Amino acid sequence: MFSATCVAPVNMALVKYWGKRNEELILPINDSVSMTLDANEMCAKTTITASESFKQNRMWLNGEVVTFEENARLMRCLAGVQRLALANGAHKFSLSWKLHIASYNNFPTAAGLASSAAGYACLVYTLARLYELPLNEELTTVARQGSGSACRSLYGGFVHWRRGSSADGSDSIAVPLAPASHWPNMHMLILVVNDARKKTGSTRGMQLGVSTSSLIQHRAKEVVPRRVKELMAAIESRDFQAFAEITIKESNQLHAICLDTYPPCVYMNDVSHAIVNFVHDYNETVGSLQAAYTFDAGPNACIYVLAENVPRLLAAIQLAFPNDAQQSVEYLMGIPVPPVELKNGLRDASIGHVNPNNMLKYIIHTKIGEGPHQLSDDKSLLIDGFPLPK
Ligand SMILES: Nc1ncnc2c1ncn2[C@@H]1O[C@H](COP(=O)(O)OP(=O)(O)OP(=O)(O)O)[C@@H](O)[C@H]1O
Ligand SMILES: C[C@@](O)(CCOP(=O)(O)OP(=O)(O)O)CC(=O)O
Repeated sequence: MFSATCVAPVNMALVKYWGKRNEELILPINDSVSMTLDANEMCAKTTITASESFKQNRMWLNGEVVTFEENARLMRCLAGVQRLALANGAHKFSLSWKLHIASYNNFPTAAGLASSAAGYACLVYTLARLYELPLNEELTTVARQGSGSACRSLYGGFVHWRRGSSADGSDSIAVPLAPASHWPNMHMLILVVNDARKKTGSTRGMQLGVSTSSLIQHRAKEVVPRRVKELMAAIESRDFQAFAEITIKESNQLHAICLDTYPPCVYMNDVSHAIVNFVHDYNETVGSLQAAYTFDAGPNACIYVLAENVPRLLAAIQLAFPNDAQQSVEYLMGIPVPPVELKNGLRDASIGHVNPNNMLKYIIHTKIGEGPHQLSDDKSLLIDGFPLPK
């Protein structure tokens, strides 16, 4: 019996991936750039055990059985890593041995918090550890086939997914741009929005976008290449003003494309728009861009902010979005924030408008982080190949 246990982080796109040129291989129509988030606050954790005695591949996600063999994306990732293992020849056991896989996300799955990125990155990375393969470009092409954004979660810091041009996808790879240590005070506040509506998933939303939006090709050809260059320069010189402007414009263009889709995909809701207004007001009053929002395929806001500006921004958010649960540990999660004294209330907090109570569900404070890593065997999620009792 052989086993490996790893954790992998979530990543949040700055220049967004939206649209595929090949659905099966998950090849994008444009490059994207992301920041990897600290796995201490949000991560996927996966254990994979291989045994000669296992009859079939089996998987448990958050304790529930997953029909592994029927999930084309999971099977593609497994086949992709096994193909690399066969070529590498270093594995200690036969590739015909079946696998038992258990995975947990320490944050809500399928809630628009990029669980698929962390989940597939963790699956592919753990398989690579099990078959003793290195983390390299080829491995990112496998993670990409689980979920496009997953290829960027194989590295820490800032990551560039190059769209590539070959038909087989071999040059559609993720590459690290700068490690987390390059800009260690880059933090994030995730404002999780109360929302009961069913969303159109990213996969379906971008399919509809490619087939019906007339703006999407202009974005892919003209806008994204320029923004990727500008963002890379902003990251290199740690220029938060340029970084924030590109990030905000990118998020807004993604959602403009979504509205240009027919029928339109509406991901942001009234609360999301209230957050947008708040951030612009806040930045205007403090006199520079201190907060940069970005929204993926859902209503939750991710706000990039430098560590030194977190306490004041958070105090302003608490005033602008009052919440009955404000003082509870379940409301404000993640890295602790020192309280700030605001003598003149709203004026000191740089906000003008107070929203109705309880528009936010909870807030996660996190920061830039490292890529996946392996844990020791005592952290395994499987005992003798079966999930630990809950
Ligand atoms: N830890 C994991 N291991 C393997 N697969 C996972 C894991 N976590 C999530 N997934 C897969 O990702 C799917 C959820 O992806 P989905 O895109 O719906 O949600 P999300 O990634 O949380 O949201 P979004 O993509 O909008 O940010 C799950 O149904 C499952 O198939
Ligand atoms: C809005 C996004 O988060 C879209 C992510 O899409 P997915 O990677 O979830 O899509 P599939 O490749 O179909 O699995 C932007 C981004 O992460 O770049």
